[in-house]
Formats: sequence, structure tokens, C-alpha cells
Amino acid sequence: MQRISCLADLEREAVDKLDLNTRTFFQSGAMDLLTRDDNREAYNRIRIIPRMLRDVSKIDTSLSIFGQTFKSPVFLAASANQRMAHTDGEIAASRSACKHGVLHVLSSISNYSIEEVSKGVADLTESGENTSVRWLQLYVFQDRHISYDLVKRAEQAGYTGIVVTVDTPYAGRRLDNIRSTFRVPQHLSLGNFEKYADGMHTHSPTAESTRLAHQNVNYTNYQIDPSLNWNDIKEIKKLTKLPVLLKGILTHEDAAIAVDVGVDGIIVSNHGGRQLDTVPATIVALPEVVDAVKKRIPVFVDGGILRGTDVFKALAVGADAVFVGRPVLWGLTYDGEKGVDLMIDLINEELRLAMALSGCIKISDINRSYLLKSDLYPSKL
Ligand SMILES: Cc1cc2nc3c(=O)[nH]c(=O)nc-3n(C[C@H](O)[C@H](O)[C@H](O)COP(=O)(O)O)c2cc1C
Ligand SMILES: O=C(O)C(=O)c1ccccc1
Repeated sequence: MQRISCLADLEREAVDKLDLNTRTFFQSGAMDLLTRDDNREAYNRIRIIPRMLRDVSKIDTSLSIFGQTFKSPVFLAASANQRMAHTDGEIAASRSACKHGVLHVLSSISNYSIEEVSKGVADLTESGENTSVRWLQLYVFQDRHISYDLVKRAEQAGYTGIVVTVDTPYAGRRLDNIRSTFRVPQHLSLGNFEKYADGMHTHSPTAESTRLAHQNVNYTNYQIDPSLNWNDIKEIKKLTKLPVLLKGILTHEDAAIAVDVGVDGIIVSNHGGRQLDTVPATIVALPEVVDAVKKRIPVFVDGGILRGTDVFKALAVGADAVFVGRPVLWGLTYDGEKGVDLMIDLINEELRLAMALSGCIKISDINRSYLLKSDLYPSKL
């Protein structure tokens, strides 16, 4: 077997290992996969303009967000059901993030619960050598009490941010999942909802949706509330002192409203091309969001990031940091926690090299002057 040299190698190895059901769940995007694939192709169309002779013998990839410092700007995105990739699932991903000094976002639809993941990383933080920074990704369910309780549980379990996903009032139409009749394996449950399966919560995502998920009925709707709107975001802001971020913003208009209602951060995302097909690639949508936000709150981006140069380009446009989604699943599938370690090491090494070869010594050095201007789409402006 050849050595894994980059995240694309890791993807190939992982895809070879997975059964059709899981592989299709991980790889799928909405309809014709145009946005999923465009996320990657749009990075390929951007050229980096390098500068020389700047003593690049020491490269510093550290940064700070909401007062917390990180060793690298490549963070781990939330994805549902990570135990489908490896039995250690979300705990393995979170441990790997912790050891590498990067952020981990736990999905609401995780197999291990909010509390189990906190316990699962506790030994790493005891020595004081590592700090574990975890945010909770929040789906707002029709039974609001459940979502609000998840926020409280996250606070109590030491999570330091709430990421509200706003692009999923309904699940996108993922044709391959429909064709292959996707199912969540019987032995997996949704860790966060076990305590609500008591008959009191008629819309509990466990009471109904886990059963439905096992039967392949409406698998991703999970009682997510399609009535979610800006007033709910204000309510969530009142509910918690933690920073509240919106994930799934793609326009300067929504970015401006988000800042106005007091949101603490924006993740420019099209859900890895899994929601509305034919929306723009996220690196194309990013400039107008960055320009609208004017550095008042941090802006992040995800979708299609696979190489150090992709990270460099996103930061050059103005993202504070990026998230990788599927690469976490490829790492987990390949070798659990060690596979995620490998994924993070590879992309960080590529980022360091991209910085050195373009003459950027620290993260704050990276800006739009390192990109060929004509490659930066004006978007719809
Ligand atoms: C299998 C899978 C499950 C996902 N589950 C969630 C989820 O539960 N909540 C959420 O906000 N985003 C979810 N996402 C979207 C990711 O957070 C992220 O936006 C996307 O994967 C980024 O694109 P990338 O995979 O190209 O890096 C999921 C993505 C995948 C591939
Ligand atoms: O598949 C997804 O992208 C996703 O966000 C999701 C949401 C609910 C249940 C399972 C997956």
C-alpha cells in the first residue's frame, strides 16, 4: 500500500473501505452535485501570487477567536452520525482536534452525546497541556425545548460556542441516498436525545426520527423546524452568554442582518453542496460576506477545502479560519483518531508550506494581495 500523501489519498482509501450506504451518505450532495463539485473547482480557478526573500524560516499558524487561541486555522466541522465512519466517532474527532489545538464542532445529530464527548477528551486536558475547544452545532427542532436544552447542556459540559445551522429548514434532495435507500445502522443511536425519549416530548428527534432513520423515511428531516426565522435567532441570543454563530449564510444581505441582530460569527457554507444545488461555491460567496461584515465579527467558511492552498485562499479572501467536513469522515474511516490526526497533520503541513512559499510568516500576513485579482469573482455585486 502506498503512503497517504494528501487528503485526496485519504479520501480514496476511506471510500474503498466503506459500504455503499455509508459511502453514499458521506459523499452525497443535492441533485446534480453541481454545488458540491463547484466548491472544489472554484478553489482550483484561483491563483496565488507569491512574494520572495522574506525569511520564512519560522512560520506561525496560530490565531485567536473569541479570546481562545488555536494552533491552526483549520477546524473540524459538524457532521451527523460520525460512528458510521468509525466506532469511536465524535470522541475520536474531538480528541484529535484537542491534541492539535484546533476547534471541534459537535453535530446535534451525533451518536455520542454532548456530555460523552466532553468526558471523552477530559484526560487530554487534565495535564494542562491541551485545551479542548468545542462548539455545539444546533438544529432548531419543532420542540424548541429540546434545542434550548441542548444549549444549556453544552454550556454545562464546557462547550464555548453555539453554531445554529440555518440552511436546513428541510433536508436537501440527495438523489444517491434516495436511490440506495439510506439507513442509519440499527446499532447506532442519537446520543443527545436519549433523555427526551420519555413520551413527554411528542416531537423528540429520538422518539420519532431515529425510528424513521432506521427505516429510511425522511431521514434528514428529524423534526427540524422550517419556521425558523430571525426572531428565533434573537431568542437564542437571549438564552445564552456563549457566542452564537450562523452556519449557512451565502449573501451580503443576510450577513448584514446577522450583524444587526447581534450574531457573534458567520460560517459561509452551502452545507457541502447537500442542500440547494446550484448555489454558488462558498469561496465565491465569501468576498461579499467579508466585505459586508467589515471585521465586526469573525467570518468562517467551509466546503470543498482539501489542500493547504485552499485554506490559504480562503484566509486571503478574508476568512478568519476554515472548517473541513468530509475530510474528518475520511480520517475517521481510515483509522479512527489516528486517521483524523493524519488528516490534520497533512493539511497543516500544506498550509505552512503555502505560507512559506508565498512569503507569509503569520496568519495575519495573508490578505487579498496574494491572490490574482481577476480570479476573485465579484459575485452578484
Ligand atoms: C455526512 C455529512 C453530515 C453532515 N451533517 C451535518 C450536521 O449534522 N449539521 C450541520 O450543520 N452540517 C452538517 N454537514 C455539513 C458540514 O458541517 C459542512 O458544512 C460540510 O461538510 C462542508 O463541506 P466539505 O465536506 O466539502 O468540507 C454534514 C456534512 C456531511 C458530509
Ligand atoms: O446530512 C446532513 O448534511 C445533515 O445535516 C443531517 C441532518 C440531520 C440528520 C442527518 C444528517
